[in-house]
Amino acid sequence: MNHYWFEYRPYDRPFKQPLHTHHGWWSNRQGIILRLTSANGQVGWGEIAPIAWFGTETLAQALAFCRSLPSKLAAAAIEHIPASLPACRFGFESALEMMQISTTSITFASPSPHQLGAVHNSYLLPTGEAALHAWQPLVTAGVNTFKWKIGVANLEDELQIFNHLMQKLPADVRLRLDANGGLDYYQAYQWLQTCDRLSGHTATVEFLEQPLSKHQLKEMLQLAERVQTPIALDESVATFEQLEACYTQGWRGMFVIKPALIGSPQQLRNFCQQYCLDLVWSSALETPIAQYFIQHVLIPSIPVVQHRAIGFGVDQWFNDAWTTEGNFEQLWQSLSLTGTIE
Ligand SMILES: O=C(O)CCC(=O)c1ccccc1C(=O)O
Ligand SMILES: [Mg+2]
Repeated sequence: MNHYWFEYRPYDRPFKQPLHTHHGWWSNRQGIILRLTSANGQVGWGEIAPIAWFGTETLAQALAFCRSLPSKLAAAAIEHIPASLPACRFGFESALEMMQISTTSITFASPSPHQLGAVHNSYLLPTGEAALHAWQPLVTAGVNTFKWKIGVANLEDELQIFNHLMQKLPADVRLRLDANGGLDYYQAYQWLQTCDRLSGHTATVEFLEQPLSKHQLKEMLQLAERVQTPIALDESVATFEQLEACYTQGWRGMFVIKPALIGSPQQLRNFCQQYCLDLVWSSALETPIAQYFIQHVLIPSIPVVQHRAIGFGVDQWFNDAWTTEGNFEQLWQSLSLTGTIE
């Protein structure tokens, strides 16, 4: 029988400034780092980074799952992680895939300002009026795609800030709007009509992300027929089973995929190789461990239908050891041992 030595350590990273979404204020990113070691000493790093409000298991459920596993872990146990624990599935399966890669020489570092534009990344702007100025240094550094959260304040105020933002942004900028399911049908229609009217005169609105709740796919299918501005599903396709269901129910628009939340990377790969989906890769604000797997292993293995910026411009939300130069072993050492002692 194939076994791995299994260790895990929880992490808790404060955001530099709290992130405001339709679901409220978010101030800390918490998750679990996994370390699997094979009989011949190869190490596979993995990360469980659940977001319960987004539709995954809770951190407590993920921790309980890790605690329930023996430290000498059978390979079969990883194959049988239930679909109800999608972030755990991702963490363990990606750790197994990472074991095939020699990670000792990998170092990571946030890009220096002059490198920012080199990777085609979308950058998350602060919510509300703060966006009106936050884009400027990033554009100077070469960034041309941004995401801005909406569905947080009242409609008229937000539309007014949006108007200002569209007037200020350079013409070659693409702006993504993310409502996190916080609009009703009428509000979403108003947003989309406004986007249709403003987009392309100065900056372009690339898409409106998850205008309605994940239970309103029919309404989003209807909205998509009434406007030009594309709609992208996000919360509706948080897990693999939801992605399959939305595709089956006829969604052929854009899909925002957060691999760290969706479940099995192999299942996602198979699905994307079979059907041509218009994908937007998106960060779940995970650490460089899941980020490395997603950007250097998973994304390159999936065919591109439409080139789009990846939503991993999120480093500016953190200000800790994980965003400065380091390697996986150093990050691991910086975490407390509570996860393995408990
Ligand atoms: O997708 C991006 O560009 C940035 C990541 C992002 O917006 C996000 C990050 C964590 C949790 C939810 C979301 C979201 O898209 O709603
Ligand atoms: Mg989103």
